[in-house]
Amino acid sequence: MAANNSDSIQEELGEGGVGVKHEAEEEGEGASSSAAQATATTMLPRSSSRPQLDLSGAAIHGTLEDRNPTILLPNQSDDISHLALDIGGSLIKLVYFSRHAELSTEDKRKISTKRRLGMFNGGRRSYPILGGRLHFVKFETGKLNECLDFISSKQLHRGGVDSPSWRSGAQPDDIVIKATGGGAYKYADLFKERLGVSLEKEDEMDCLVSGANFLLKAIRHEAFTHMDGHKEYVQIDQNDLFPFLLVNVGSGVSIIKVDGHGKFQRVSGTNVGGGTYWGLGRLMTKCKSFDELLELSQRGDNSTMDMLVGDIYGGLDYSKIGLSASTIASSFGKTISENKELSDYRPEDISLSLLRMISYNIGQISYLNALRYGLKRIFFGGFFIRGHAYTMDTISFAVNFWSKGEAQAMFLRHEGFLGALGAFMSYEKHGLDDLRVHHLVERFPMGAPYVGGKIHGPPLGDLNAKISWMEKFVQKGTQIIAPVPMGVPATTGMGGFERPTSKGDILRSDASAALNVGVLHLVPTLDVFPLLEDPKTYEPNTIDLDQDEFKYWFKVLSDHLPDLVDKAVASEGGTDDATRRGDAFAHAFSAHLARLMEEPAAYGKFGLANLLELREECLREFQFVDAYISIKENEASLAVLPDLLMELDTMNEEARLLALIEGVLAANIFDWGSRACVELYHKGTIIEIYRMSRKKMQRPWRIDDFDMFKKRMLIDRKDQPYKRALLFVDNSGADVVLGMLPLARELLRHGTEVVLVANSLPALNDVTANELPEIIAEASKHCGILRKAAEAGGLLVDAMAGIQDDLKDAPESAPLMVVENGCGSPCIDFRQVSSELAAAAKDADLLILEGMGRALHTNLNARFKCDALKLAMVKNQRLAEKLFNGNIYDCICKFEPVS
Ligand SMILES: Nc1ncnc2c1ncn2[C@@H]1O[C@H](COP(=O)(O)OP(=O)(O)O)[C@@H](O)[C@H]1O
Ligand SMILES: CC(C)(COP(=O)(O)O)[C@@H](O)C(=O)NCCC(=O)O
Ligand SMILES: [Mn+2]
Repeated sequence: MAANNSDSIQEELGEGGVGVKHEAEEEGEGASSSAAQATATTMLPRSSSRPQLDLSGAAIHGTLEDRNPTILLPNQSDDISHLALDIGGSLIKLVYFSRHAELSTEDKRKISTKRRLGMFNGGRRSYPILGGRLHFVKFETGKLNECLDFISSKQLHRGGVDSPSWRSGAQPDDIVIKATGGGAYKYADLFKERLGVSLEKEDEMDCLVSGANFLLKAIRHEAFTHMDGHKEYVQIDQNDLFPFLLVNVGSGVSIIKVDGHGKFQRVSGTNVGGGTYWGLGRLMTKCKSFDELLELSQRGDNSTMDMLVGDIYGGLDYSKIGLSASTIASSFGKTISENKELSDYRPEDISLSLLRMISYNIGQISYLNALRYGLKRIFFGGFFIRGHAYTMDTISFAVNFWSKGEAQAMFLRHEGFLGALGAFMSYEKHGLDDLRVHHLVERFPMGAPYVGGKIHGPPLGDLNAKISWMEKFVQKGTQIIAPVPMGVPATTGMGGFERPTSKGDILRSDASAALNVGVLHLVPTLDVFPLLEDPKTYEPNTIDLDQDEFKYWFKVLSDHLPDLVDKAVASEGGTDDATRRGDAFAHAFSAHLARLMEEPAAYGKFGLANLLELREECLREFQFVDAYISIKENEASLAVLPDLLMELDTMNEEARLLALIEGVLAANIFDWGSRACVELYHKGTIIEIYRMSRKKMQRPWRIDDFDMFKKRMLIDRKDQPYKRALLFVDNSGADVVLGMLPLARELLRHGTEVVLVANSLPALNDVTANELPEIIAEASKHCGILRKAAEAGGLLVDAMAGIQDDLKDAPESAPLMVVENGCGSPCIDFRQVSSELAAAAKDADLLILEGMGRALHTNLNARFKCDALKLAMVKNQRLAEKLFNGNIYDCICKFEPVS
C-alpha cells in the first residue's frame, strides 16, 4: 500500500506553522527575483508565421523595445493582401490576416543553443519571426457600409493598423483584394469608390471547395456530427477524405461533389435555402433579425401549421408505408383548411414550421445527391446552419432516415466562412498550403471583432478600446449567456419519418456565437514532438472533460478567480488601469466558462489542458504579462541550494539518487494553481514547507517505479549513461531550484547532456525559459558542476562573450542547455512544441516530465520512443482519487523504459 502523507502535511503545518508569514511578505517586498523581472520586459512572442515576404533590404524604424516597430521592406511587392471577401446574397464574410511584426527576440542563449542543436546547419527551414493570425468576421450584405467602415477603420485594405507599415508607400489604387460571391461583381465599383481598391473576382465554387479542403486538412476539430442534441467531433483521416459531398446552405444552396484539391463538380442545388427561411420568416412574423426568427422557432409548435398524417387519417397512423400519425404530411398544409388569417397564427409556430420544412428539404436533396454518386459523407456549411442545434439535428435526421444510416451528415465549425477562406487561399503567396495541423493554434479572444454588424471589434492592439468593448459585452452579457427557454415542439415529423428527439438548444446572439470561431494563429515554428511513439493516437488529456468533469473545473476555476485577479492587478503595479484590465479579464474568463458550461464542445474538442491554457491566454489578452511574478521565490530557494548540494554530496550514489527524486517530488508542492497548496503557503515559509514536505516523503509512493529507474541508472547504464536527457521543469522557486536542478546536476555528473525544457510564456508560477539562465547562473556560483556544464551549454554570460569560439574547444563537461517548449500553459500538448525542443529531442534518450500539469493532467498515458520518467505530487484530492484511487499529496514516480 502506498503511504498517505496528506493528513500529516496539513497537521504539521497547521501546528508548527500557524502565523508564520510567507517569506516574501516578511521581507516586505514582492520577492520578485530579477530573473523573473526580466520576463516582464522580454516576453517571448508565442506566434510566428511564414508570410512569404521579400525581406531583402529590410530596415527597422523605431527601437527594438517597440512592440511593433515599423519595418520597411523596400523590395516587397504589394501582392500579398491581408484581406479576402465573400460577398453573398445575405452576408459579407471577411477573412483577414494580421501580422504582429515583432523582430526576433533571439537572445544569445537561444542562438547558442540552436547552434549546439544543429538548428542552423541542419537545413531546417527558418521563418521570419512575424506572428500571423487569421480573423473571421461577417456583416449583413444590406449593411455594406458598415463593412466598408470596418475595413477602413482597421485599414485592412492597406495591411492593417497593427501591422508594420511596409506598404505605407503603396497607393490604394495599386491594391487588389480577392473577392468571391455575387457581390464581388455587384459592388466592385463601390469598393473602388469608397476604398480605392479593386476587387479581383474568384470563382465561388472554387473558393468553397478550397476553403473546405483547407479546414478539413488543417483544423483538428473542424467537422462534427450533430444527432439528437449530441455533438461529436470527427477526426478526419487525410488519406480517406475524398470524395465527399459539400452542401453550402447560404441564401440558396449549392451541392458540390468534391474529389480532391481543385477537383470538384457542382452537381445540384436548390433555391429553397437560408434566404427562403429568413425571407419568408420575416414576412410572416415581422421579426427584425434572423436570430430573432431562429429564437422564435425554439418555442414553436408546428402542429398548428403543418398537416399531419393523423390529420388526414382521422388520428390514425398510415402504418402500411411506415408513417405515424404525427408525421408531417404537408408543411403548412393545415393553414389551407382553416378560416384563419396569418395574424391568427403564433409567430413561434410559423418559424418552426418553416425551419423544419427547409431543413428537411435540404437534408433530403443532399441525401439524394449523395446516393446519386455513392457518397457516404456530406459536409454542410453556410450560415443558414448558424451553429443551431435544432437545424443540424433536423438535417442529420433527414440524411440518416432516408439513407437508412448509410450516409452521415457533418457540419463545419467555420460553416459560413468557406468561400471567404477560399478567396484568401487564392492569393498566390499566402503560404497556407504548407501549413499542417500542428502549425495552427486557435485562440478565442473576447475582444476579437465578432461576427455580426452591430458592435465592431476595436482596432487590434488598442487595449483600451478592447476593454470598452468588453464592458459593453458585459452589459449585454446576461442576455448573451442566459439560456433562452426552449419549448418542446409538440408534433413534428415529415415525409415518412418521425421528428428528431432533440429539443434544440440555446440560441446565442451573434456576439457570443462568435466565440465558436476563434482567431487562427499560424505558427510555422511549431512541430510535432519527434519522440512521441505514435502521434496519430496521442491524446494529451488524461481525463476527458465531459459535462461532469467540466462542472467540477468550472467551480475550481471560478473560485480561483478573485485571487488570481488580485495577483494579476498587483503584478502590474495595482494601478487603476490594471484594475480595469483585471475586471475585464475576470468578466472575459467568466464568460468563457459560462459558455463552456452550456456547451463543453463550443470551441472544438476541449480538454483540461485547453481550459487551463485559455485562462493564461485570457490574462495575456488583457496584457497581464506575468500575474505570478511576485511569488516565484527563486532567490529564497537559491539561498539554501548550497547547503542542499553539500548534504547530497555526502551521500553514496544510491542514497543520493533517492534523495534527489524525493527532492523533486517534495518541491513540486509549490504550485500556485492548487487551492490546497496555496492554503498551505499561509502556514509556513517556503523553506519550512519544503523541509516538511521532504520529511513526510514515505515510500512506497502511490506509483513507485524508483527501484526500476535506479537499476537503469546505476546498473544497466553504468557504463553507458544516457546521452541526453530532456527535463521538463514545472514551477519556479524551490521546485526548479531545489528539485530539478540538483537532479540535472546528477545527470551531468554521469556525463549526460541535460536540456532543461521550460515554458515559452508564463503560466501560473511555472518557470519560463527566459528566467532559467539567470537562475542557473546564480546556482553556478555555488557549484562547479553546474558552472562547467552551463558554460559548455553557452548559458553563462562569461561564456557568451566568446560565443563564436565556444564550440571549438572540447567541452570539459557535458553541456547544460535550456530550450523553450513553445507553450504558455501549465500542461503540454506534444503535438505542438517549439522547433527548438523538437531539435533537442533528436538525440535524447531520457525524458523527465515533472508536475501535475505536464505529467498527470496531460501525458500520464503518453508513450514515447525513449525512456520516460514522470514525477509529480498530486495536489488535488479529486484527481488523486480519480487517477490513482489515492489521496492529495500522494507522489507519483512512473518510469517507462523502452524495451
Ligand atoms: N445575422 C444573419 N443575418 C442574415 N442571415 C443570417 C444571419 N445569420 C445566419 N443567416 C442565414 O444565413 C444565410 C446566408 O448564409 P451565407 O452562407 O452567408 O450565404 P450567402 O453567401 O448567400 O450570403 C441567410 O440567408 C440566413 O438564412
Ligand atoms: C494547475 C496545475 C495543473 C499546476 O500543477 P503543476 O503542474 O504545477 O504541478 C494544478 O495546480 C492543478 O491541477 N490545480 C487544480 C486546482 C486545485 O486543485 O485547486
Ligand atoms: Mn506548475
